[in-house]
Amino acid sequence: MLICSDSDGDGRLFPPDIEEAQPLLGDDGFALFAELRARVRERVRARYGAVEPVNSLISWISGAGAHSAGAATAEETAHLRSFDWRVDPAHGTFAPHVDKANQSAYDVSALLYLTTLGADFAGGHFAFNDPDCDLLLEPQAGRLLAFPSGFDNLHQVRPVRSGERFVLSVWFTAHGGDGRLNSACRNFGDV
Ligand SMILES: O=C(O)CCC(=O)C(=O)O
Ligand SMILES: [Fe+2]
Repeated sequence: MLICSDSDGDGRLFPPDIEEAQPLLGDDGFALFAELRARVRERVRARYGAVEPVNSLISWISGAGAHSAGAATAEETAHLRSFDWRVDPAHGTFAPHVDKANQSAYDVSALLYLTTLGADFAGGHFAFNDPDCDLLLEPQAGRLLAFPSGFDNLHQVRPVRSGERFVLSVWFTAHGGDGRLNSACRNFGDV
């Protein structure tokens, strides 16, 4: 499925593996994201077994007042918005959500962070909205967060106050799997 669109207003989402992404990423960037997707797939399969990627997106969120010379402008990414990545119209990055509620094929969600909280942006924690309290994780460039996509793992991105937050998201499906992945399988490591 080719999907992408504006996110909730402040960010841009686009798949790194479609033709339209090549001019934005350049040849080296295009090849780099192919390599990163392959590395994410390898790490996720080492932990979760024979899952296969079904979708990937680059998410770029700019905080207030951010002007990054390297970032794609709204004009450059505008044509990408003809695709729609959201199946559930209520789904959003900043609101608490369940990835599997957006796309039922998702079994494992993987997030490879490409910029670092504190150095590149402020705010923008990843939060698991657990029943007792939220668990906040700090994105760091090179860190991979992976977790089962179902209802055990309600989560959100906290507002980005400044700077540029980049992440490569890859969602996997467990063809023929037993589907019994649970929240104990959360993983946070380096790639
Ligand atoms: O960027 C993140 O840390 C999480 C994004 C997310 O939850 C999603 O795209 O479904
Ligand atoms: Fe999500």
